Amino acid sequence: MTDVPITTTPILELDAVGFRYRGGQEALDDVSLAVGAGEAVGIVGQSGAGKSTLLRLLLGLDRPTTGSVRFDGSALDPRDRTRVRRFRASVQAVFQDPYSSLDPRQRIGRIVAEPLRSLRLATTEQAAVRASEALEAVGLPADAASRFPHEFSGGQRQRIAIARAIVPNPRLLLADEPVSALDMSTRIQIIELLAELRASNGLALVMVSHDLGTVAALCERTMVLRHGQVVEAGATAQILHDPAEAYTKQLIAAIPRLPR
Ligand SMILES: Nc1ncnc2c1ncn2[C@@H]1O[C@H](COP(=O)(O)OP(=O)(O)OP(=O)(O)O)[C@@H](O)[C@H]1O
Repeated sequence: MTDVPITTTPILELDAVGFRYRGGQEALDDVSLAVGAGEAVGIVGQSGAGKSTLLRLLLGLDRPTTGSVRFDGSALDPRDRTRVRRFRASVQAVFQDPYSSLDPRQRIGRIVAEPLRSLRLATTEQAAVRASEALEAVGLPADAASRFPHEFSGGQRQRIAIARAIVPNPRLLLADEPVSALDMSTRIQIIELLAELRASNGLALVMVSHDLGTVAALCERTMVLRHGQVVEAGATAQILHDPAEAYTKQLIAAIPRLPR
């Protein structure tokens, strides 16, 4: 009997994607990436490498100039509302700045429940229960739901943003520099939280960072971008211990060392 390979369709794929901003240079050139269930992929590169652009394409905020983006094996047609809703529930995002990403006028419970409301995934009562569960999952106190963003620290606000992202039970979390606005000890706590969520929920992760150290803590696979092109891609351990390119060596040299 021959072994039949198990083939699982990736959740999200970029296939030979290129992207050019209007009037600008090529921000991405021939980039391919596939993220399967439970996988964690880091995207690293210096400022201007194209990391945020790549995430915008994955999120469907921009469409590639060349190549294609596939969700569950096929391109997303904006007219297919059912599939777009499934995409939005399945793929959630967390951004760098936990100060600007939370509406200061809304209570935390309402902020966290927002994806459930906008995707009409739960009644008001169910949404409140699920928001409380998500807040508990990210380690915030039970009374957090009735408070406002200004009452929380930067690290706690990032926990709130993560709670909002996990509330619709996504399969994939896209994180754009999720810890770079935080101090070192808070960074470690948020990295640990993301690792726990991966382990407990089987959440796949694509994390963008200029810091290879942060990516190495969470992601088994890494793609190194420079000027919109893939410099190297593969197992994070391999890239860290045996980088093929001088550019990657520079990124490794820039990893901050914790004081001993
Ligand atoms: N809205 C825009 N209009 C025109 N060009 C843009 C726009 N956003 C980004 N770019 C350009 O596209 C390229 C890639 O930018 P991008 O923000 O994706 O890089 P990045 O790796 O995320 O950088 P950073 O780490 O500084 O956020 C850069 O040359 C940038 O100047």
